[in-house]
Amino acid sequence: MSEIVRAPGGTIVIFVLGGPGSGKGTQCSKIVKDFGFVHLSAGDLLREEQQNPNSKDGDLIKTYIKEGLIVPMEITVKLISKKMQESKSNIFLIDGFPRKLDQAEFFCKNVVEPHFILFLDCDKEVMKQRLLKRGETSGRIDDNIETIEKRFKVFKEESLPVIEYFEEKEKVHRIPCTESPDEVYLKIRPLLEGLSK
Ligand SMILES: Nc1ncnc2c1ncn2[C@@H]1O[C@H](COP(=O)(O)OP(=O)(O)OP(=O)(O)O)[C@@H](O)[C@H]1O
Ligand SMILES: O=c1ccn([C@@H]2O[C@H](COP(=O)(O)O)[C@@H](O)[C@H]2O)c(=O)[nH]1
Ligand SMILES: [Mg+2]
Repeated sequence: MSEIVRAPGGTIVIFVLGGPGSGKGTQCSKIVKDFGFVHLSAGDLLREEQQNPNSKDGDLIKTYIKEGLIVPMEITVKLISKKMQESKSNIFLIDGFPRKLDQAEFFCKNVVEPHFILFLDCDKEVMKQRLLKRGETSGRIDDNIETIEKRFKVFKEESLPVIEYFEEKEKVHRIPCTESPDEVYLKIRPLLEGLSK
């Protein structure tokens, strides 16, 4: 992957991980407001790429998202890395990536080690209800019950091992997140404040 460039020293990356609908995007918006991180949602970057008529990967991305599958790492890492290189900032929240163990290992080795991981730990039924409600207005092709079930299965089988990998490195902050967005954020905020001390 020739376009992948190691992040300069001093770069701070926090991975925001959790099941589908756990509230990653919601919490990232709050963090951005208070702490000025650049928010890179891997899912948003893939949806943007999918809609780019000049992209050679558009059809593939659409199929993977519709099936709740994980898009090949080459595509996602390139999109994230490009945004990081283009940014004047050096503090990034990476939301919804890495989704698979090989992605985590690759990113740590070739781009940057994350400072820590925020793992939004949410009950499956709660996530399902959130996604179904969001699906009433989101227009997302994966906010329907068939794809939601597939996304849960992929999360359990492929993404939870990523949490375990970082737990072994003692980098995971597990945040229960069934309460309201503001209450969840109260548990996250001190972790970010701790960074600037
Ligand atoms: N703590 C919360 N309590 C109730 N609803 C919430 C909470 N957090 C987020 N939501 C709502 O749940 C839905 C999913 O939230 P959000 O988009 O932040 O999740 P996500 O983890 O980014 O999901 P995805 O993995 O699908 O991108 C949204 O409609 C959001 O408004
Ligand atoms: O690193 C990633 C992130 C996302 N995907 C695909 O996009 C959808 C939606 O992601 P959200 O984080 O829920 O917005 C996800 O189900 C995957 O199909 C990916 O492949 N790799
Ligand atoms: Mg999201």
